[in-house]
Amino acid sequence: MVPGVEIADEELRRPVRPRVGRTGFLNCVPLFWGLARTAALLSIDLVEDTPDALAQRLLAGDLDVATVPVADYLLNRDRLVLLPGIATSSDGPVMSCAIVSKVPIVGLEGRTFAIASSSPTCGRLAQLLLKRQEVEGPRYVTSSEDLRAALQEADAIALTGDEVLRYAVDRAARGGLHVYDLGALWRRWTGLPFVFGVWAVRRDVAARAPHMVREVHGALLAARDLAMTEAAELARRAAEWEVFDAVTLEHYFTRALDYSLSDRQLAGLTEFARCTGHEDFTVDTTGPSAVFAPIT
Ligand SMILES: C=C(O[C@@H]1C=C(C(=O)O)C=C[C@H]1O)C(=O)O
Repeated sequence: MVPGVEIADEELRRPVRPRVGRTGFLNCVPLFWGLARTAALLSIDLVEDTPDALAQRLLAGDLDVATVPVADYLLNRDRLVLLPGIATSSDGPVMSCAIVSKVPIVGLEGRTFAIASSSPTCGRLAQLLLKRQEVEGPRYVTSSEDLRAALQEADAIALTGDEVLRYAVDRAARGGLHVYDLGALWRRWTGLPFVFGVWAVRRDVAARAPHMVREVHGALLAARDLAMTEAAELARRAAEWEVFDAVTLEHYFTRALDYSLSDRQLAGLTEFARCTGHEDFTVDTTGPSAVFAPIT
């Protein structure tokens, strides 16, 4: 055996880019735009999947950092650290998260209600809202994210995605279906924003590679900020490949969605945690060994 060969091999091994998970929905397009425009895209391995799958892959160690449904984050927060300052939320109508129903909500008593497995947060929120409206005994079933197919079996569905956005803006597309915006319903109930997705890293990764986590976090914040500055141009370019016009997309990116995670959003998140049985939830965005600076 030639001495040193193993060491040389080790040195030649290519560094591995951080694996970062985004949704395949339009809601992540501003971040994609920003990551491309800042060239950070070159330094990460960006993976696209549904929100629920991103959470599973993050927990399984297949991703290092990802946007995950807040419902999954709350269930697994002993293993996850929240990235501060960034999320997918709305302070009122979100447009892309809804209950789509064949009948008005109050008529769902005893009917079949589908929860798209891709959107666990929409499902939890819809259940809470129905309970609050005293709609008793819908039979909850898990469904695919194919809205039309799910409604063959069920009377209503809670889900997120670009199809929901289309229903929000196109009355003709939705036919006779009733569409209830989950961000708007939550806001009317609590007066607070609703956080649908958070960015998270596994606790062990944050402890092992704090530098990498800070880099990715910084890249996401910079991407978000640049995208918001360039929103008109971003919407115009994105509209070339979508069924939505630029005005709709700019509104969606800048006024319906809110990518910040400040005190109001954290209050909304804490309230949702409380309503879903996580009474002990407190916001900790510093992580192990204070990977992130405390919020000041
Ligand atoms: C605001 C959105 O929220 C999404 C909804 C989620 C859920 O229901 O679990 C999870 C992540 C978010 O991406 C959206 O996709 O438009």
